[in-house]
Amino acid sequence: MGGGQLVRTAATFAALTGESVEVTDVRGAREEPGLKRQHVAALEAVAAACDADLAGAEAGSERVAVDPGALDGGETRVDVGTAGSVPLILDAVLPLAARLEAPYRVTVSGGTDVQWAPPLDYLTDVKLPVLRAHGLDASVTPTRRGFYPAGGGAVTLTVRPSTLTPLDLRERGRLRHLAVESAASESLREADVAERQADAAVEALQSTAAVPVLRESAYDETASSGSVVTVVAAYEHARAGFSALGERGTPAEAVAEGAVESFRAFDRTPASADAHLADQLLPYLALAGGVYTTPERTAHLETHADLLGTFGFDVDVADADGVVRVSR
Ligand SMILES: Nc1ncnc2c1ncn2[C@@H]1O[C@H](COP(=O)(O)OP(=O)(O)OP(=O)(O)O)[C@@H](O)[C@H]1O
Repeated sequence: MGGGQLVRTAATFAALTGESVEVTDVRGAREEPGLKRQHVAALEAVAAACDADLAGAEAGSERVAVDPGALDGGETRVDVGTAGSVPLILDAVLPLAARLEAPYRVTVSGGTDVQWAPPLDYLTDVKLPVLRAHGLDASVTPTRRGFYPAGGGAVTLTVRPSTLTPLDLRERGRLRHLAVESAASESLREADVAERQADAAVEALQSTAAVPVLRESAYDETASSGSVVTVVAAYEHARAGFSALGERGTPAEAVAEGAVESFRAFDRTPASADAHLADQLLPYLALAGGVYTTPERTAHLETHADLLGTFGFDVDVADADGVVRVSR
C-alpha cells in the first residue's frame, strides 16, 4: 500500500486522532520495499510529540505500528543519517499544531535540498506563509543546508498549539511580487554559482512579469556540494513556488531557467496552489476545510486524498474550468 507519504500521514493522523494505526506492506511496490531511514525519522519525530509507542520502526521494515499518547509536545532531535529530506519530516510534524497541548520543538538533520522533496526555501517561503495565514503557529530555523549524498544539514522547527482556519484559496488574486532565493555550497563560490542562478532567474522574470522581483543569494558550508534556486510567486491571496536543484554539468543559468519556466507555466493557469502545494495542503484541508485549485491531478494528490479518506477525512478532487478543484 502506497509510498512514504502513507507512512508519514498515518503517523500524523494517529497522533492527531489519538487512534493506533498499523501500516502493512510498507512501500511494497518500490524496488527496495520497506521503510527508508527518512521514513523512520519521520515516525520518530511524530512519536516524540505524543509519547507514541512505535513497533517495526526500522529501516527495511514492511510493517509499522503507531500507538499514540497525549500530544503534549516537548523537545527532541532526529537524525536522518543520510540525505533523506528534512522538509518531508517536518511536513509530518507541522499538522500536529492543530491538536498540540504545548509547544513542540524538533531539530532534524539530513538533506535540506534534495530531489523529489520540497526544498528548504519552498518550506519557509511558500508553504509556511500560506499556512500561517490560516492559523498555523510555527517557525523554522535552518542551521545548515544539506545536499545529496552526504546530507548533514540541520533545521529546527517549533510548532505551537494553533487554531487552523479554513483554507480560503478560491482565487489567487493578482501577482504582487516575485522573489528569487538562490543558495549554493561554499565550494561553488569561486564559480559564482549562487549569484549566477539568481541573476539569470531575475533577468528572465523581469522580462516576463511587470512586478518587483526580489533577489537573495547565499553560500553555506555543506558536507556535499550542491545548489538550489526557488522562484516564489506572491499573489494577493496565495503563494506558489518553483525550485530547481543544481547538477554537475548543468550551467547555473540553465538551472535557473528550469525554475522560471515552471513559474511561467503555472502563471498561465488561474490556479491558486502549485502542483506540489496541492498535495501538501491536504492534511490542513482535512482538518480545517476550505478550497483551492491546482493545474493538474498528480498521483501524489490522488493517493494522498484517498489516504485521508481512509482516516475519515473525505476530500473532494474535481475537474472545474480547466483546473482541478480540491475542497472539503
Ligand atoms: N520541487 C518540489 N517542490 C516542492 N515540493 C516537492 C518538490 N518535489 C517533490 N515535492 C513534494 O515532496 C513530497 C514527496 O513525497 P513522497 O511520498 O514521494 O516521498 P517519499 O517519502 O520519498 O516516498 P517514496 O520513496 O515511497 O516514493 C510530495 O509532497 C511532493 O509534492
